[in-house]
Amino acid sequence: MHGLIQVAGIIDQAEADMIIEEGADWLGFALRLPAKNEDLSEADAAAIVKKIQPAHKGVIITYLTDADEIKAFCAEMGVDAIQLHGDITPAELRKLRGIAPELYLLKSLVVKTDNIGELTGVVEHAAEWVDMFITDTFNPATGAKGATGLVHDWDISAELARVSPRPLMLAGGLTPDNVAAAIEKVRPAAVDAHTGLENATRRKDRLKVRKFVTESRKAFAHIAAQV
Ligand SMILES: O=C(O)c1ccccc1N[C@@H]1O[C@H](COP(=O)(O)O)[C@@H](O)[C@H]1O
Repeated sequence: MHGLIQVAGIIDQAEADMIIEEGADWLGFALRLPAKNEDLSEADAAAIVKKIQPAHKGVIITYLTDADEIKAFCAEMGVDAIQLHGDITPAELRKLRGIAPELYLLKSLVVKTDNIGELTGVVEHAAEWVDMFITDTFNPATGAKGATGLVHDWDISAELARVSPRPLMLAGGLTPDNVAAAIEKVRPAAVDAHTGLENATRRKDRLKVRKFVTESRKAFAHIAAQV
């Protein structure tokens, strides 16, 4: 899997349709968050997921950490991919892999200024049980671990991409204007953006999504040509 583009924080069917039309691959639905600030209901998300064609994927983004609960939630939502943004343990990931081997598991690595050692440890202990890692940015001012709109030190993500036996998705403050530089620097397998694609009314902007997809595809092709 290389050159994959995810857009997160889907709000409704019209937004999902527009993002697919503009060429993104996966759609991320943020649900069961600690702050209970979801952008849409679980029923609405499930209805959108149901209409996604097989070339694309609906991914649930959540802070759930209990394997049984995650499996049940994915079945309820009709998804076969989940992005685990909370502090799920390697033991629980192992259990989840055992009880739901068909699920595609993305595990977040939330980048701070001083936690590269901790994150390489997570990669080492969790890699056996996940399909992909996703680096995202910690916001020390709010404690938020996702949808912060903030970039982090891309050297850290580049190092994690280098040492990880699993593909890495890069996220955190990506926009149509910085995504090409980010891909060149980090050399990830995938990219993901949320707030950097929104307009002033917090809706995804078609032209921003279009440019994000075009710039990402160009940069992925460029790094693939270098190997
Ligand atoms: O998308 C969300 O609403 C969300 C909520 C809670 C945790 C993670 C979330 N999404 C992830 O946030 C980053 C990108 O955000 P941004 O581009 O910096 O705004 C990405 O991992 C999303 O999948």
